[in-house]
Amino acid sequence: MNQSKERRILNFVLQNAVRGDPCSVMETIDKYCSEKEWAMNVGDVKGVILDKTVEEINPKVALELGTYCGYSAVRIARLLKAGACLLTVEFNPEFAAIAKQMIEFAGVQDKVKLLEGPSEVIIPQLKKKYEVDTLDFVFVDHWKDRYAPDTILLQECSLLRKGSVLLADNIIFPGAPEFVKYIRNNPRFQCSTYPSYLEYMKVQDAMEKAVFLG
Ligand SMILES: O=C(NCCCCc1cc2cnccc2s1)c1cc(-c2ccc(F)cc2)cc(O)c1O
Ligand SMILES: [Mg+2]
Repeated sequence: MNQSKERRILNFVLQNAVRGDPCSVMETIDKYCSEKEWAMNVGDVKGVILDKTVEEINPKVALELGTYCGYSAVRIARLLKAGACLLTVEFNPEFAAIAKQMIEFAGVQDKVKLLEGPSEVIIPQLKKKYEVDTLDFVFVDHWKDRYAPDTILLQECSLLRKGSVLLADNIIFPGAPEFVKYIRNNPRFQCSTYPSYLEYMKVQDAMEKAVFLG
């Protein structure tokens, strides 16, 4: 049975990156996906916006919706301070298995908890099952039609506090129009848009930052 693109990406990292070096893992994934096979990692261009947002917030508890191969989990976790953690949620078991190995190879496994399942099931479990109080940062990068309902669900589950920051990928391409409409018209969020480019492509994309006002 021929291997998946995601397995090829992982193998390229295992053979070419430096174990325990998150930057090396990110660079190696970006090299493979820009030169050999495109993949939906947040990438090196939008990745800088993600980095700056994480550094500005310095979150103790971060959530990522949409792990994929673990690229952004490695990207976020490398910036987390001692005692901080990232919970990352992946729906697809194959992707989760790849991401687990990617995160371990990068050496950030002590800061990352990989949760498998649909967001609408996992989010309501975060307080009781995963001992989360509130979330300081949420990177939203899963099904684009889940961005808005899951933002509502995070509020219903009291997981956001005054100052919690959401950063949403792909609000131009593939696009998340319901989310943009919801969040920009919601007085409980202070929004800002970061124009950028689709990973590995000369295609316009953007990220939306939304600060919960409580
Ligand atoms: O679909 C995208 N990401 C979501 C896939 C994750 C599915 C999950 C659902 C789910 C539910 N619950 C919990 C966890 C999860 S993970 C995506 C797609 C493109 C793209 C695709 C084609 C194209 F031509 C140009 C860009 C670019 C991107 O940056 C993306 O992020
Ligand atoms: Mg994305």
